Amino acid sequence: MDTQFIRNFSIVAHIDHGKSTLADQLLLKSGAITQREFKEQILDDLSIERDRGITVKARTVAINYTFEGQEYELNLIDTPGHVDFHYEVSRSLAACEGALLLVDAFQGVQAQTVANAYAAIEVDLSIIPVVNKIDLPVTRIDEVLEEIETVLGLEPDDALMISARDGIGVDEVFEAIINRVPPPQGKSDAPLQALVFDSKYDSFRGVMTYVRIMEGTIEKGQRIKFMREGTTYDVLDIGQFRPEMRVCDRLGPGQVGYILTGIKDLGQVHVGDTVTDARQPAEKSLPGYQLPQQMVFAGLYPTDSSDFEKLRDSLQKLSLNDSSFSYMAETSDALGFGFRCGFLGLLHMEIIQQRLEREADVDLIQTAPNVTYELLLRNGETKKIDNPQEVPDAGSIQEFREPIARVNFILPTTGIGPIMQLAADRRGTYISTEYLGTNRALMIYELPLAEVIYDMHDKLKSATRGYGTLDYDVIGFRAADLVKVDVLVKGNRVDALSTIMHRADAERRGRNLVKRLKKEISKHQFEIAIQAAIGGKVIARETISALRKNVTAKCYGGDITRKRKLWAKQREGKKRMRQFGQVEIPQKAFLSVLEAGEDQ
Ligand SMILES: Nc1nc2c(ncn2[C@@H]2O[C@H](COP(=O)(O)OP(=O)(O)OP(=O)(O)O)[C@@H](O)[C@H]2O)c(=O)[nH]1
Repeated sequence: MDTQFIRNFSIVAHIDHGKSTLADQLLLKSGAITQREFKEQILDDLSIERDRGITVKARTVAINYTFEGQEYELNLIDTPGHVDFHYEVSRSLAACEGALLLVDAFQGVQAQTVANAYAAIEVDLSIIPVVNKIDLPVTRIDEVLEEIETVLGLEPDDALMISARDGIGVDEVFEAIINRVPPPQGKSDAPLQALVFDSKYDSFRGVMTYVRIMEGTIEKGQRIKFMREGTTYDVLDIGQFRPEMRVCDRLGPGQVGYILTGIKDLGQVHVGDTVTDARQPAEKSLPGYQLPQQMVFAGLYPTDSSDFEKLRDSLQKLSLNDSSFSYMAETSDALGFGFRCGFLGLLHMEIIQQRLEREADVDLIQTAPNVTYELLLRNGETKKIDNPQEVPDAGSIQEFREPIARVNFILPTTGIGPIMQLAADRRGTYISTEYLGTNRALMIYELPLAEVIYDMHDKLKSATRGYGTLDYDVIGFRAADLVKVDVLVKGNRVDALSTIMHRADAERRGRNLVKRLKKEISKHQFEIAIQAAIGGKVIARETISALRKNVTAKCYGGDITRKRKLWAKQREGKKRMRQFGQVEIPQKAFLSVLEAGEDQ
């Protein structure tokens, strides 16, 4: 295919601004899908995505479109919009020449619109601003155009006005893609250079590698080489997504598709790698991407310890589909055998946990998530820590460092006061405020990542009645006065409840934590002391008094159905309990750590 008739583009947007709807609309208008399929939102085919209405995994699809008598091949690379999946956005963008920047006609420019627009600007893409949902009864189109100009530096006159849902303005979108996105470069007879921008595991076909051909041609039967590892394979099959998989004989410069090589392990295919011809290799590989970094870690333990192997199998299966999370077996005195898992962020963690429970049918106990810390030890060594239990003796630590995030808040001006307060409470460093029109502002802070990921989103939403959005980037590690706080239940340290916090905050959080635990742990036949301690020093204490009465006694013996209900509820509750010494600790208690920042 002649490259001048190919266009490669992405749609980038803040979450819920209508990316998937527009993608489907483009497929519908070009005849790639039917009206019925349009309704089913075919690009979001993971059931979790449907449930949650968010796009998690980037997809790609080739569309044929005839414009002024000429047929074009338009390759659409869909991207997720949530902060946790930033790296997937940058992957997809590197395979394109242009991007549609979609902005909701009422909500306007939001934090992730900014982040995604900057990511596209960084890789020099042609950006087409598109204002979506113009059918809404209330819109702010003029202000939205002004935001596009002032915040993103894009020409508002270039913006298209569309309704992806109702199909208004979609022809203009096609026209703009063809006229404004430059065609790809590259020669079909040059040595092959194909960029690996995604990969997926398929239980029948093995690993499918998604490639964008930069130079040369790739054909079925060709011997190819993955340049990073130097491994070679035969191309067993090659094709495009239209949107279903359709085989073809070759892919030329500028084209996007998948290759099958019989690789069984997703770990062998590195996103950002270059595929070349094994016999006539290219001299250089293409510039790659940064690897996704797991920033949040948590322990996952089967409630029933006999489910350990089942959990291991499921984690392994899941990691075949998602190479951005990691797992390692670990043991805890309190929870037994389980796994320490690394995630890109909290949403990613929730999604993995849900998939495990759904697909593996294993009840899980999860420990409170923590970020990765860096330690400079007195012996000069630096050490990364992703589990509070690994923190050595305070005496051997020279410097304790935590990850710092640069956070952009976009919010109504009424939210400025509350956010300044919140950021101050969370050890934030103020950077700047920029006003967007009269009612909204962009505020930038540097904050410890740990303070951002747990509940900053919720806090921002409540401070701005849902109108504020945030986006963050980890900018490095910084030294802070951090300590490990342990929890003792009836005199025994419960390892899975240890947390790392700032010393200045430790007493308050320690007190809150033991109070929460007191609420979560039910009364036993004996008194239970719950203590928070730094090293050997107790900083907070609560006592759960001994149980006196039988709980069912409340029912006065009369109403048997009520009693049964009560017993059933207790049994259900027991499922997610852990016996620690003589004390039963419910799942929720292990997450209390997260709420320790809140005064009650
Ligand atoms: N009124 C109106 N609603 C729209 C329009 N386009 C999309 N929506 C609705 O907006 C919501 C979000 O649309 P999606 O297409 O799922 O948004 P998205 O940007 O793909 O969201 P993520 O995949 O979660 O990032 C859905 O309820 C859509 O029906 C539009 O043009 N008009």
